[in-house]
Amino acid sequence: MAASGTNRRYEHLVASLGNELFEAIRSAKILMVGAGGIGCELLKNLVLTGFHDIEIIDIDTIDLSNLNRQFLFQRKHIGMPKSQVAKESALRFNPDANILAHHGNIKDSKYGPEFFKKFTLVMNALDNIDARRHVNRLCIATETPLIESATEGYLGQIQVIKRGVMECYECQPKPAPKTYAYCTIRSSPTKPIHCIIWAKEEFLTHFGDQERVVNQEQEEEITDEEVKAEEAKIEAIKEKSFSEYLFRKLFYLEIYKKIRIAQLTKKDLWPGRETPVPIMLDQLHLYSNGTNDSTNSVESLPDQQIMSLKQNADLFIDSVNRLVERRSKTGAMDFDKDDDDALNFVTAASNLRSHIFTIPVQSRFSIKSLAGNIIPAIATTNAVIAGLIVVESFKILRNSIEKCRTVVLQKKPSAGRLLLSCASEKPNPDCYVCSSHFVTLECDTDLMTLGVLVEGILRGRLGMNEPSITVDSDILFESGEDLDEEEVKRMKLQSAKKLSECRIVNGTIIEIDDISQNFQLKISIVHKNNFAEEGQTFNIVGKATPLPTATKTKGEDKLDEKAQDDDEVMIVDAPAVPPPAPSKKRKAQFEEKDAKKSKVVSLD
Ligand SMILES: Nc1ncnc2c1ncn2[C@@H]1O[C@H](COP(=O)(O)OP(=O)(O)OP(=O)(O)O)[C@@H](O)[C@H]1O
Ligand SMILES: [Zn+2]
Repeated sequence: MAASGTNRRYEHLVASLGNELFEAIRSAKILMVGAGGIGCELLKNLVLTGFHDIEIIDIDTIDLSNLNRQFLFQRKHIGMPKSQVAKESALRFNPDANILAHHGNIKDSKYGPEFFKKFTLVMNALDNIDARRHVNRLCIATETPLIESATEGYLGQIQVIKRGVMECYECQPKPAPKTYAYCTIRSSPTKPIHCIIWAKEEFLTHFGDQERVVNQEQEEEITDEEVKAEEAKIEAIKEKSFSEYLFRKLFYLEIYKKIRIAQLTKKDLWPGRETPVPIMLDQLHLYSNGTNDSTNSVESLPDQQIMSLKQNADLFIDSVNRLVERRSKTGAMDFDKDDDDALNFVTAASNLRSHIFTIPVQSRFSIKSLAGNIIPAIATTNAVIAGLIVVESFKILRNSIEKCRTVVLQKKPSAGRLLLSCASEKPNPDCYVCSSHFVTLECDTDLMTLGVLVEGILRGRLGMNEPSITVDSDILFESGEDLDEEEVKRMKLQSAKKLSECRIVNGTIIEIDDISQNFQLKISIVHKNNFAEEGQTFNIVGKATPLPTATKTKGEDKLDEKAQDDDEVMIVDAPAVPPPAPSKKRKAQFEEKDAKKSKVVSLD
């Protein structure tokens, strides 16, 4: 018996859990995905509960902002991989544990089905829907039980997922992503958030992965000699100084062009508002500095100060210089709110744009929270949720998965309880991930390109990672790390073609295969060119994430933002976590079932 003789540290566990469960815990092989807020608490729980064989993976390195709640990390660890430091700190709680740390992205193909098959149980401690969907698919494909979790402020939720037994992460549609009208972002911003989104787009356009940029702006054609002359002047600076060139392009030329378009077409592009004022880099001293001294109190921290126009301009030039150098060394970057250069770029660019459109400028602190989609994190909530994950894992290890419960942590008690629990739902027979593997796509096959199908729909909406597309046994599109240069070029050309040019027309059934997720899906195409809502270009009939709507979602309340429906809608960001609070209907179900039969969080 594992606990006898050699290790007295487990005696109390054997006494409280019983031999059988303790043995199951000792021999289970656990994968923990994410070593952040929930992950740190969970890893500590796992090693203290006697779990022996644990692999952890996290993509990130430790940031100062993690230290208030991710207690396995200290100041001296800043910049080091979370997975490695979490492992070392957890081993101090129990040196007997066998922990393997991976510093990487769970979506990487080396963590595919073969990797997942090794585990008895997977525990998610993630912060984004994209990675959650990916892990869900691999657990469905390999029939590995998964415990999913999320927290947001005081709210939290855990859910157990097992193919064929209970619903998967994608059985119920997720809330629609926040949306903004495309033209508001590109041409007529009215609020700081519009400028921040624009700045993030610009960051990705200049420093991100070009292949993945879907919302590339179509440059407006304008045959105006004055504009052409300005363009030529600015283009000439490009080789000498990219940062100056980019400044003049974004904050002078593009605005100047829009003003000329308005003049030439006699259209009022900014009805009821002031015409934007382009910024001239050489004449910054002529502008009023855009700040009001009373906005900066003496005590406010540097990050909370409102910068002057000159300070924003300097910050922009400096961040671009640094980013250009980094790009030449390390290649394309993703926007990361904890990356100083990236955040400085977005702060400066968004403030400069705000200045142009007479929108109040913001502190770096407030831009960070909006650009990074920051949701409040509370250590206690993470601790409660991490504890519940272990409780549910016991039921799985006792081969009583049917006893597992979905548990919701609420902000205020209802019926005297902060925790509501409910038996897990059965798999949804229409779920395209765990049941039907079939959806219908309505789109205009003469307008939609294969590129939009791949990026916007297969990756963006249907959560795929490396999709390939087959029609009647012909492979139309492939993706993945193993493509050679020639194939990548061919796929790029292929992506620009319209669906109808690729023989995808009304009635075609296309087959999608994603080896990295071991996931297959059939899509039935319905050609349609009259969509009820203007700007809408496709519709997925099935249980995919619903189309963005103009109605307010929870996150949008905070931003006080509504998409205007007279324009093409831009999908900005998926919410960071699934909604921890259940819908009213679901809550009613919880309460009803709870009152009838649940012992909140039972150990059996
Ligand atoms: N695709 C992924 N592969 C591996 N780890 C991931 C992936 N996506 C997210 N993670 C990790 O999941 C963890 C989630 O933790 P948490 O929600 O506390 O977020 P955080 O990034 O640490 O905090 P904050 O967002 O507040 O800065 C993070 O450490 C993050 O790096
Ligand atoms: Zn499902």
